[in-house]
Amino acid sequence: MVPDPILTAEAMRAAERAAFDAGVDPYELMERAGAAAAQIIWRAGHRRDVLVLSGPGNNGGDGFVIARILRELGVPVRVASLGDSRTASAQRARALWDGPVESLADAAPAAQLVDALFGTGLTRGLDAAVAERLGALVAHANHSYAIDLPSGVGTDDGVLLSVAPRFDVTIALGAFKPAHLLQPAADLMGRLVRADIGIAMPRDVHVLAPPQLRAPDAVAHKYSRGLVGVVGGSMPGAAALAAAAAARSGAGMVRRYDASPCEAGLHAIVHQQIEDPTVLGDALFAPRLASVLVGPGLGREEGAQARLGAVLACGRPLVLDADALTLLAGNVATHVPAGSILTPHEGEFVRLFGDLPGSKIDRALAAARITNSVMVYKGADSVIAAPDGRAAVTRGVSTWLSTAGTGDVLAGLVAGRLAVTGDPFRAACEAVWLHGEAAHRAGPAFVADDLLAALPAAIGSRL
Ligand SMILES: NC(=O)C1=CN([C@@H]2O[C@H](COP(=O)(O)OP(=O)(O)OC[C@H]3O[C@@H](n4cnc5c(N)ncnc54)[C@H](O)[C@@H]3O)[C@@H](O)[C@H]2O)[C@H](O)CC1
Ligand SMILES: [K+]
Repeated sequence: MVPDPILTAEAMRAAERAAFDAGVDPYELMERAGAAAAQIIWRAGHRRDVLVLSGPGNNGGDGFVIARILRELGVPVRVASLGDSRTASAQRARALWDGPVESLADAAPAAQLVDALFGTGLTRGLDAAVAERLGALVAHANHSYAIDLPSGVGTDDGVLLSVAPRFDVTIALGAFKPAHLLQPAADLMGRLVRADIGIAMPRDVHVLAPPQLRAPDAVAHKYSRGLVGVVGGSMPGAAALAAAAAARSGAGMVRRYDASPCEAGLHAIVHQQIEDPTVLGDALFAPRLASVLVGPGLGREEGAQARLGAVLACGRPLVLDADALTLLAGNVATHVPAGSILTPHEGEFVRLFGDLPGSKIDRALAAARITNSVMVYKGADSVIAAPDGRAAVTRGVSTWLSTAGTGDVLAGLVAGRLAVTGDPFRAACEAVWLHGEAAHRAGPAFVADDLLAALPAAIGSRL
């Protein structure tokens, strides 16, 4: 599956310029965008009356194209504008609209509201009167559409530059923008669809796509499928969840190394109680270990630091999560072996990397470069970033994942997929997708343990 591209406003303009350089007429792009959006509105709303709000730029131009096409389809359409159209394409689209243009200030509501006020050119929050009018007209409509973006959101980082309403449908033009996927703007999108307008776009930053997984081949055995080591510490419950998730990730075998006696979890998991960090280090030198996870249940007392040190020195592909990340704060740039996978949530990320500039995507990419490792920057919008500039952003993840232990399950899944694939970025993407799919399959109000039961079916759905 070719993943959907995510482009900043500037990257989008660069892609448009490349299309223009290749001979595409700028106005042609506006007609393609408007036609694609009009079709989506027509299929959903048919002949219910429409009010299109048109802004001063090309987003507003899209609005005039949409209005003209819907009117040609017999839809009762009105257009209200903020003022003049300032771009050549928008002026051309406006000239082809043969109906009246009302003023936004006093336009009457309609059953369907189309927001074509601002898109990727928004540079500051909307004037209060405009934001208020937009909110009122959306509230009156029983169906609302944002063209490219809800007016008021920051294209590149998902911040709200001014209060913006929540839409029923957002039609992304050409590519998704970071605002479509990043909080808090992502919550305003409603049903998010992408209208392809036929221009080439880079996909190094993209929406996380369902992975293509493979069943073991006939000669597979537990070691060839990947042996995962899970190093716990003083709190066995978290390590148990992580080990169980690794065991159900598609890997061949899981060994748990705990400091204290731990309850026998899954019989398929081999438990070793090792208190002495030197002995632990020797055990982790096992060449058959395809990945080692440390963090869930590690604890933060002195013994934990020594156990972490043994893991960092073992030379195996590593996944660093939870307490391991807390213990690494201040040393992350020097102590993390290249090629690792780190799985910080927001608080851990800030403790590790401080206040990096830019969007969540920018920050994840910067952290990946600093550590020369893959970053799984978790949240309602998770970003998986690689040192080479690739990034995948999650979409539509269940909010029920905000419950204890789901991070331990994810960490185990990441270690398991790393053992299977040997490719940190691919493993992180597969694990995050499987984690989200298991959550959807577990239904509402699940606990972390329920995700484990849903993992085999989640994997089966991608074979
Ligand atoms: N993706 C594509 O290939 C295509 C996208 N199209 C549409 O074009 C807009 C981007 O158009 P642009 O003219 O750059 O920006 P906007 O239409 O968003 O408006 C910018 C316009 O508004 C002024 N402005 C900015 N902030 C404010 C504010 N807070 N209050 C008042 N005025 C403001 C700014 O000065 C500019 O004049 C994209 O989103 C798509 O909808 C193409 O039509 C088709 C190809
Ligand atoms: K808009």
